Amino acid sequence: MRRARIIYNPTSGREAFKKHLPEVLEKLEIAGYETSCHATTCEGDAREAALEAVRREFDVVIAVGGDGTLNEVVAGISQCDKRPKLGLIPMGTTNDFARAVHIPRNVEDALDIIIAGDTIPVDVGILNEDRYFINIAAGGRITELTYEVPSKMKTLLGQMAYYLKAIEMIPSIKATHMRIEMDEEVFEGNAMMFLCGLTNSVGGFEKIAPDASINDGLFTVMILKECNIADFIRIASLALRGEHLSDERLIYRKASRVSVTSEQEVHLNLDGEYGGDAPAKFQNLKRHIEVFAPIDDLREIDK
Ligand SMILES: Nc1ncnc2c1ncn2[C@@H]1O[C@H](COP(=O)(O)OP(=O)(O)OP(=O)(O)O)[C@@H](O)[C@H]1O
Repeated sequence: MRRARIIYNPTSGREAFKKHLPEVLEKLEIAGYETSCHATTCEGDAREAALEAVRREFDVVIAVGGDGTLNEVVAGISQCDKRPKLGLIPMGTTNDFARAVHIPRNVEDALDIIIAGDTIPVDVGILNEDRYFINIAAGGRITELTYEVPSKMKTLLGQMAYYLKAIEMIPSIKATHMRIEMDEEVFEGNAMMFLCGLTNSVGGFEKIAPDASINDGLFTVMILKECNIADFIRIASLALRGEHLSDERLIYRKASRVSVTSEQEVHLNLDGEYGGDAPAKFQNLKRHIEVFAPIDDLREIDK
């Protein structure tokens, strides 16, 4: 019998997962999985639990929570040589990665995808050889937004909490002088932000990197050069519609290795959480993890 380990954040998704747990366990049992669970208690716990699941040779690890929990589970399994397959039941506010691989935000439907058993290989990003991300790495003042929103506010307001925080932060957004190497190319100058994306979805903006492939071994790198606040807002609203790519203030490239240095302080954002400060070396680990996903919906992705 195959063995599955569920790692869930009991506080995410308005604490809704617990009531689904008996039905989830029963369905997995019927599908041929002997399943056990771990409820996370604090930051970092999902990473340890995932690492422990690898040591105990589980065939499948199922991450239940938001992008933060998913990031920790990915970090736990990515550092191992023999990696279990990864299932995902999204319960967070934004669920960028789940959107990118077409996993619905409904417990039963997401579980059905795991039970159907199809997987796709996905790229994983690694920062400075010891931190991992599956969706995005970023830097620049505005990218601090995601971890400055208190989780109580997210529970109460959902996505609106991020919009309100963005409005509050706008006056403090400023450019930082950075040197960014993208494979052979170098940008040096003042930038509002940079993004190093693995998927097409960032902060719920699903058209921000329209040509991103989740398993081509390349990051989509975006650098927004220094601009005034009015232009910043204009480019952000173009990005909502996927019409930002031709803007002259935006550098848009593909690269498998990216490094960022600055004489100023640059906080890094990894999958929405604070991930330390620059200098940063990002590397794309091509097709590092197998993720359960609805492959019929993802035909355009090279399997
Ligand atoms: N029992 C817990 N109590 C408080 N915090 C926890 C607990 N378990 C995990 N965490 C922390 O909460 C962080 C955020 O959780 P998660 O991403 O699952 O949910 P979310 O904040 O609701 O979703 P999103 O990030 O999509 O808005 C995790 O990165 C983890 O560090």
